[in-house]
Formats: sequence, C-alpha cells, structure tokens
Amino acid sequence: MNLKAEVRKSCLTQRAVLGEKERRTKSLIIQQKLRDLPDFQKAHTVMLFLNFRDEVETTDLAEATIACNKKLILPRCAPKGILLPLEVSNLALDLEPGAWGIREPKLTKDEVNPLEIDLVVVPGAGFDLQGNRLGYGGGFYDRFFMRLKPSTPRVAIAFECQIIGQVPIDEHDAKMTKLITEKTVYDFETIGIQ
Ligand SMILES: Nc1nc2c(c(=O)[nH]1)N(C=O)[C@@H](CNc1ccc(C(=O)N[C@@H](CCC(=O)O)C(=O)O)cc1)CN2
Ligand SMILES: Nc1ncnc2c1ncn2[C@@H]1O[C@H](COP(=O)(O)OP(=O)(O)OP(=O)(O)O)[C@@H](O)[C@H]1O
Repeated sequence: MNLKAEVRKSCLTQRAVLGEKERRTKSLIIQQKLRDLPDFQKAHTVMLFLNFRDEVETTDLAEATIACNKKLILPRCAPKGILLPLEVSNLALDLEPGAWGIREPKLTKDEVNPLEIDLVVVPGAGFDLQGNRLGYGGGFYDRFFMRLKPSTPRVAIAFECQIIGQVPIDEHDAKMTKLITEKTVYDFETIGIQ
C-alpha cells in the first residue's frame, strides 16, 4: 500500500472509534462553529457536502443554509474525477443516492459556475495543522479547487481525532484555509502573516 493509502486507513480507523452519540454531539458543535464563521455569514452561495460513512454530520447545516436564504450547492460525482456543483433548494425532493451511496443532487438540478461560489465546506479523511488535507483518494476536490476563485475560502470540517502530525502531500494538493473541529477553528490563512 502506498503512504497516502496507509495514512488514510489509519485516520479512518481513528474516526470509526467515535460512537454514534459522540459523533452526533461533536457534529452539532462543528456545524454551529461553521454557522458562526464570518465566511459563512457573508456567503451568498455555499457549497456543502452531505455526510456518508462516519463523517461529520452536515444535514442540519444544509437545512440551515437553505433556511437563511443562501444558495446551497452540493457535489455530484461525474466520470474522470469531476465534481459537479449543483444547486439544491429542497433536500427532500432534490436528492438521490449517487456514487458510493452518497446523497447527491439529481442531474436535473442546475449546475452553477464554480466562480460564483463564496465558500466551500470540505470533507476529508485526515488533516494536519499546516492546512494539508487527505481525501478518499478520488482527487475530486483537488481538481475542483482549481476551478474556484483563488480567494474562495476552503473550510474543512472534521473531528479532532482526524488530525495527524503530517499529511503526505503531492504537488496538486490544495491547502485548506480553515479547519473546524469540535475543539476549535484552526485558521491557516494567518500563518506567516504574524
Ligand atoms: N460526503 C462526501 N461526499 C463526497 C466526498 C467526500 O469525501 N464526502 N468526496 C470527496 O472527494 C467525493 C467522493 N469521493 C470518494 C472517493 C473514493 C471513495 C471510495 O470509496 N473509494 C474506494 C477506494 C478506491 C481506491 O482505493 O482506489 C474505497 O474506499 O473503497 C468514496 C468517495 C465527492 N463527494
Ligand atoms: N488537480 C489534479 N489534476 C489531475 N489529477 C489530479 C488532480 N488532483 C488529484 N489528481 C489525481 O487524483 C488521484 C487521487 O488524488 P489524491 O490521493 O490527492 O486524492 P484525495 O485528495 O485523497 O481525494 P478526494 O479529493 O477525492 O477526497 C491521484 O492519482 C492524483 O494524481
């Protein structure tokens, strides 16, 4: 197994240790921290993801985004590692089980221009405190980040137990601007500015 795959496995094993109840409680805290962020409050168009497997739960956040009249964008996996950003206005009507059983927008939903997105909330298997991210190995988000405005915040959400000393990185791996856990908000933009 290569290094990324090995580290990914270890991060996912750590995350799986959390019980259902613990994950629910921590997820509520993380979602609230995200809602408190100026990046979120200022944003008109927010791209979230809907959780699968043992990820931070995000359904409440998605509902809240719609309820405060923001444009909600959710990703749909397309061939060749492409992520389609589709607009969702109703979680009960606009979704279907997609790739890997992830709740994804139906293909009939409108595709938005990535340049219009004000904030991207990012999932991941593991993170380090230099802002590096390890995903599931599809390369979906790294390809997608290249289509955003460079100034669009990329805010990862994860449990504290998914943080490791150093994420193995390649040239194409984009850094996060922030990472929210149940413990705190790590801000990687200010690094090097102080
Ligand atoms: N909730 C959520 N949605 C998301 C992501 C995510 O991380 N979380 N993604 C973030 O990118 C994309 C989906 N990416 C995925 C990439 C790989 C596998 C997967 O199961 N891969 C195989 C191993 C493949 C291999 O080793 O080559 C597996 O784990 O069995 C699942 C999702 C888009 N949507
Ligand atoms: N911007 C890119 N352009 C071309 N290929 C890319 C790009 N980003 C990633 N890839 C390719 O995609 C594959 C998976 O990359 P990587 O392991 O970094 O994915 P990941 O960040 O873990 O996955 P994800 O973003 O789907 O959660 C690698 O083979 C990598 O070379």
